[in-house]
Parts: sequence; C-alpha cells; structure tokens
Amino acid sequence: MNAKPEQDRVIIFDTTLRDGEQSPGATLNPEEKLIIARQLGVLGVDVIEAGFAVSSRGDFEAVQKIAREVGVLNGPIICSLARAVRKDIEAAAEALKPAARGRIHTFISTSDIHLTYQLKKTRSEVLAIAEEMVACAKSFMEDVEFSPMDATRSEPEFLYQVLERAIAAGATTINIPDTVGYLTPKEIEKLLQGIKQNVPNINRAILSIHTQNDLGLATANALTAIENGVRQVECTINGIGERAGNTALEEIVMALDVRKFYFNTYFRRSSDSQVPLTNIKTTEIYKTSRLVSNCTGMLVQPNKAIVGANAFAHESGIHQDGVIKHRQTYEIMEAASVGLTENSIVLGKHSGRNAFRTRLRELGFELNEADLNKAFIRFKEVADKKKEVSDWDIEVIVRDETQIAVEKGFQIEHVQVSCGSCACPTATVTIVTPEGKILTDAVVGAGPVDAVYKAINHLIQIPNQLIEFAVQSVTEGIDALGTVTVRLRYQERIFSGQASDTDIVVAAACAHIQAINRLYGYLQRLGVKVGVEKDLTVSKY
Ligand SMILES: CC(=O)SCCNC(=O)CCNC(=O)[C@H](O)C(C)(C)COP(=O)(O)OP(=O)(O)OC[C@H]1O[C@@H](n2cnc3c(N)ncnc32)[C@H](O)[C@@H]1OP(=O)(O)O
Ligand SMILES: CC(C)C(=O)C(=O)O
Ligand SMILES: [Mg+2]
Repeated sequence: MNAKPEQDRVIIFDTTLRDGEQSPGATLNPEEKLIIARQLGVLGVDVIEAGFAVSSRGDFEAVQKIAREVGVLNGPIICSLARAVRKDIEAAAEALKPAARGRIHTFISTSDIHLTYQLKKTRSEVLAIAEEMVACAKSFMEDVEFSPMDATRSEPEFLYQVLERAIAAGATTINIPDTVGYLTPKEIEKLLQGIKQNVPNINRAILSIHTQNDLGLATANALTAIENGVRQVECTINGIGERAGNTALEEIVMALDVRKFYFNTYFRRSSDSQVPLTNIKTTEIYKTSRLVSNCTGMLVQPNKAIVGANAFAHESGIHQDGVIKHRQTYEIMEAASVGLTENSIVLGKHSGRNAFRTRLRELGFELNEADLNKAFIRFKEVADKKKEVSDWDIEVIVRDETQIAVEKGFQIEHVQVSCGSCACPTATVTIVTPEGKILTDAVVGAGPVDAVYKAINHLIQIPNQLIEFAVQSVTEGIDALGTVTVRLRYQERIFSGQASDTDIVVAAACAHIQAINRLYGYLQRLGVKVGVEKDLTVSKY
C-alpha cells in the first residue's frame, strides 16, 4: 500500500546531517549529530536524514542514536541514505530500528554519463536494480524514498521508466535530484511537467526535489519545483552540502512564509489563507543556524539570506531613515520571526545568576545546574573584559562551556606571546596531553598566531597542514569576542575547530587544539600512533 500524497503543505526534509556533512571539513561525530538532530526536532522539520548508515561505524551509531532519541512518537521521521545495494539497505534498516517512524532513502544514477563511467552498467541493469532495491527496502519498512541520481542530466524517457518501476516496487517518495546543480528554473518546470505527464503512477508517491547550488540556483529551482507540484523539499541549514551546497532550509521556509499569499495559489487553499505552508517554527531558525555553524566550523557569510550577520542590518542613511520612520520601508520580515531577540535587560559585570538564566531561557537554552554554573563563571570573566555581554556572546559562552560534542584530547593550559614592531613574535605554550602529561615549548614564528601554532604542532607532533584560518568579530566594539575558525588537512581529510575569546590569540590556540583533537580522535579510531610521547621539552610548573 502506498502512502497518500500530502498536498496541502511542503514537507521539509532536512539533510544537514547527510548531504550537509558532505561539505569538506564539516565532519560531525555522533554526539554532535545528536545535538543538531535534537534542535532540528525543535525546529519542526518533518524528516531528518541522519546519515548514511553503511558508510562508517560512527555514522551507523549516529543514525541509531538519533532514531532512538529524536525519532520518538510524534517526532520527525528519521531517514538513512543507502545506495541501491543490499548491504547498504540492511545497514540503514538496522540503524533505523529504534525510530517510531523510519525511512530508507535509496538511490541509483540514471544519467548515461554516470552509467557509463561510474556504475559501468547498462540502462536495463539499472532499471532492474532500482526496482529490486526499492522492493528490498520496502521489505524492511513502509516508508521508502527513491532518488534517480543525476536525474536532471538523464534522458527523460529512461527517467520516466525508472520512476514508474520504483513506485510500482513501493517507493512512497520520489525525489528528483539536480545532483550537479545544472538546471535553470524553467528547465526544472519542464522536467517536472514531463514526469507528471509520463509516469502513470506518479500520483501514488510524494514528489520531492533536491537541488544543489553549483550555479547559485538551488533555492530558485526548489521554489519553482513547489509551483509545479513538488511537496517535499530537501534542504540543509545554512545551505551547507556537497561542493557549493544545497538549497538552504531557511530560504525555502521564509520564502514560503513571507510570500505565503503568492505560494498559496499553488496549493488547495484560498490565496489569502494564513495557514503556514510548512511545519517549521521559524523563531528557531537563527539558533539552529548558529548551532550548525558552530558544530561544523562552516562560517555563515555575513550577507547570507535570513541568517547572515547583515541580513537585518541597515547601513546606509536613507535606509536607516526609512526604517526608523516605518520598518517595512526596507524590511520584508521581522528579525524576531527568525528568532533574533531584542535586548531589554543589558547583561554586564554586575548582572547576577537570575538575569543570566532568564536571558538564557529567552534564547532557548535550558541548562542543567552544573552547566549553568560553568557558563556563569565564563560569563563573569567575559563581562569583566567587556562593557556589555550580548546575545551572541552568550551563545558562544554556552557553546564553549556546555558542548560535550568535541573530541576529548589535548588541552591548552597556558598561552603567552610576546610580539610588537621591534620584537620577534615568540609563543610559549603549555598543553596537557590526554594522558595528563604537561608539555611546554617556546617557539618563534612569523607572527603571534604562527608562533602559537608552531609551538602546539611541535608539542603534539601530529602532522597537519593549516588550510584555512578565519577570525570573525562576534560582536561589535574593540572589546568584542573574536571567533577563530581553523581547518587542517591531514592526507585527504579536513578537520575544523572553532573557539572564541576576547583575546584572538587565545581563541586561535583553542580553535587549533580543537581541530587537532578531532584529527587525533580520527587517528585513534584508525589505530594510528601519534608522536606526542617523543622526546620533548617537558616541564611541570
Ligand atoms: C550525490 C550524493 O551525495 S551521493 C552520496 C555521497 N556520499 C558518500 O559517498 C558518503 C559516504 N560514502 C562512503 O562512505 C563510501 O563511498 C561507501 C561506504 C558508500 C562505499 O565505499 P567503497 O565500497 O569503498 O566504494 P567507493 O566509494 O570507492 O566507490 C563507490 C562504489 O559504489 C558504486 N555506487 C555509487 N553509487 C551507487 C548507487 N547509488 N547504487 C549502487 N552502487 C553505487 C560505485 O559505482 C562504486 O562501485 P565500484 O567500487 O564497484 O566501482
Ligand atoms: C543522494 C542524492 C539525493 C544527492 O544527494 C544528490 O543527488 O545530490
Ligand atoms: Mg546532494
């Protein structure tokens, strides 16, 4: 029995934890994935693609944990990706067992370029595999999604045949991926009309779209797809994903919200209906965006629609004049609608626990007593250095003090640099190894951060190449918290770290050690011995 397609709203299928995690360097451990999945649940997504269960032990564990803890009754559907390969489908089914509602998403390419060069299979072989593997997934669960990879470069007649067979074999959702981000909106429209006219059983499945952003058209293409009968959109927070990323959840959701009257006409409802077109709690968008950025180390560009730092900022006099006179002269949505708060109580060095806890609650953080105490101590330290502690500062403090997500490993005990126009930048760094050894080294570098990184690398002796270093001022003013993001390369893999402090050299050291710890955890899982135990300057102070 196929599911009855839902026609009156858009199903939000979040793939931050699968396609989003395919962004180079955005690798998440199971604990981090669980933290994000919980927030996606609060945000109200309909489906969480939690990972690709067969791809690694860690991803299997992540899908299973999310299925157990987030995939509860009335919670989101939890999904795992699987190639059209029996062992992938079995792994997905096993990992999804604890979910109240699970979904297997299986896929196989349909374009000739993929068939010839990647799969090395004929069209008739792919047709048979698609049918057989959808049926295999169906033998484990009712909810099965099928994607013809590279659909948008496939020969339409062959695509129609594959889709018809997949639906006949039990696919309840048919997803059309623009895998390489190639089509324009008009072409998306033509493709979808062709599918609706030429796949006789298409009405038995929910039609879905998955758009990549290689030409910057992902959101335009997904919205066009909605106008053409698509009722599920696959998207990611902040638009992260393979290469240039996927369509951003926040863009789709806010377009459907802000332009509701326009989009209503494509649904079975009156054009002035106020009923939301998605189930998303839009006021959770901003917090989710920050969480994903913090966990993945993928910075959000300031001019990013909806969640960028400038998205609600007005710089020029004419715009400021207009907004002061009447907000809607230059704003099409309220900052509060995506969860940006306006401060009424100013938090600073004289604030107490109650004000701090109240603000945390307003920002959506419910901390246990121990975490609250840790965060409060850090808050006081920051408040001693800054006039005013903003919401962004608080968010960073909560992240730094309460996230257990980052791999445990080396810790920075002490960082000191001496530099200046007449001095050789020199860093003295003390670290504590995972075994509790205290190691100190002093190194000269091209600049203070370079000296710190050289000292850390010399102490830890895990080969790595720094490929990205970015400093962002989290808040305004000379006393702002600075966030440093680093990316390290080790062989083919990239590891990221992020940390904040009013001293950017300290933030840089902490971000570097966080990335190193992720690399260290990875090497440990592979059983690779690292060189920290070698002969070094070891001192106790
Ligand atoms: C467009 C997308 O986003 S697709 C999802 C991409 N995501 C990922 O690849 C992340 C997870 N991937 C992985 O961990 C690994 O690639 C694994 C575990 C899936 C497979 O690893 P390996 O067995 O070592 O294969 P490898 O990655 O080298 O090559 C992929 C193989 O799968 C085949 N393949 C690719 N897609 C499919 C598919 N949808 N169905 C069946 N087979 C497929 C390829 O033809 C190739 O087969 P071959 O080894 O016989 O030539
Ligand atoms: C696995 C599929 C849906 C995908 O991510 C793509 O084709 O881009
Ligand atoms: Mg994709």
